[in-house]
Amino acid sequence: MLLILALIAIASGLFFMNLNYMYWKKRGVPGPEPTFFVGNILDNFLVKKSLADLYGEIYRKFQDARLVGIFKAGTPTLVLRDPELIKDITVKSFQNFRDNELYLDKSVDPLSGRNPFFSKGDDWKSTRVLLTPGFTSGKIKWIYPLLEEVSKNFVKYIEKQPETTNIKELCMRFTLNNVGTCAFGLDAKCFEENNPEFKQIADKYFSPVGFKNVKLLLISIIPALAKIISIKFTPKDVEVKLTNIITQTLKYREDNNIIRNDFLHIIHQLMKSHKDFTEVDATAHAAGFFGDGYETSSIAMHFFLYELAANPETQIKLREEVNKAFEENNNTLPYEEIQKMAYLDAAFSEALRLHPPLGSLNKMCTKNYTYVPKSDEIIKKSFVIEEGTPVILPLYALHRDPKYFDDPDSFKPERFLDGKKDTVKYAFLPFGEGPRACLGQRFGSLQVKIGVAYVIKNFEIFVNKKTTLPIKYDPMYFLTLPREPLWIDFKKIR
Ligand code: HEM
Repeated sequence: MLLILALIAIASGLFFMNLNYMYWKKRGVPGPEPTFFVGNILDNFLVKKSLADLYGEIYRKFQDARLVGIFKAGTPTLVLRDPELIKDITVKSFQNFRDNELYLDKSVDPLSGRNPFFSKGDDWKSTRVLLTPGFTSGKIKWIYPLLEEVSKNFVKYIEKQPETTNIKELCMRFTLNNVGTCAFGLDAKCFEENNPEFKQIADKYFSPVGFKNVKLLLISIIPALAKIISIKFTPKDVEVKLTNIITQTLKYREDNNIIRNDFLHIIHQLMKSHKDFTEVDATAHAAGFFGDGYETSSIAMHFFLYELAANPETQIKLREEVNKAFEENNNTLPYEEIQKMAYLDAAFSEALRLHPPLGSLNKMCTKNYTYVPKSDEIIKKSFVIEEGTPVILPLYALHRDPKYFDDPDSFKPERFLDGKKDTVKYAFLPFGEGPRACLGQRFGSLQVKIGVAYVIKNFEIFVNKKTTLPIKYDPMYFLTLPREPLWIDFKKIR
């Protein structure tokens, strides 16, 4: 009897899953045929392709469509292909797509669960309002001397390294030192010690190791699972160490009446002025600055250095601009000057275009939205994008589309010069767009630019032959990272 019931349950499950796979067909939305149970994400599930590559393939296959219907396992999901539609969803109709799809439960993961990236609805809004004053241009300008100090020490550190270096590791030490001083007023000691505490924490926080990796892969493929199986992003020991560092620093400042105009001070003030802002909130947001502050920036910076090493002519042009800026400012690089450096800005944008640290963005429809097709479109009738439908913005694929970027696989900073005329705004969105765009864009961009400017002034850089080319992205990591490290040779300019 039990066996018969089990067979009936399996048969009904199969029946409804197949019926579900008609979801997009019924609405006239084009899309690839799903494979039973995994839908259209088999290659990511089998760790053969990164999500950036997988969505890229789907994006390229449906050239005539503004949006494509796929299935993440059994969940009907949309992949957007059209910049105008992306603008609508991220800006004009933001209220219908307010949340990111990825979800972490605050009670299971008290630190990452409070990060705005994972927060939802009004919770997200109030957190964003509270944290925004910590990221204004005034605040970023104030911390600039700290970044200058770290950059000078970075040059000395590179001088002592072997000529051939794993640049991800190198850039991570740089961004960790920046975050240590700008957020907490602490020296992360990543240039003095081989394995300082901050680096140990960082290695565990994001590193794609062991079971955590499987869990991360699972929530990036099927985010709804995070709710069901209580996934924790922050490992327990990282949570404990970060909490200790932050509470001890806060207490020290309180006891000694120390006021330092940095991110921790802003958090401290919030604790005093807002009854609902608890010590856990303070710790979570300081930890959030730490996590958000070093990894995406070190990924962006290491790809930027790689592209400069691989494109010597661009490297020479950038060095000319950097040298001129230093010469005109008494061998320093003031904040106002770095803002004016058009080639540095263009080359950074171009590196972000080729290798966006977030290869795709997962949004969530939070209120029914009626999609009205254009008259010449492959979709012929309007349909409702239902609340609860995940919507993917395939950044990597958009950034490499020849429709928007001529010769898209080449590194050509010139396309971003002269008012960025070669770019379509919503086809280039390495920091996202709209009210939920990256909160740390100013800080992230500035630390990458100053770090690269100091490197290029002091070293000629070359791709070492240990580097595996062409670059393939790691399917086991949720950010855009090469499968194999990139190796660069540094030659000191005398
Ligand atoms: C080059 C470096 C960086 C890149 C490429 C980057 C990229 C992004 C992207 C694509 C998003 C998602 C936007 C969206 O959903 O539309 C995001 C969100 C976010 N980023 Fe960054 N980021 C960088 C650096 C930073 C830094 C340095 C910080 C903080 C110190 C930071 C804090 C955040 C936060 C808090 C969010 C969530 C915003 C929200 O949902 O309201 N990011 N970032």
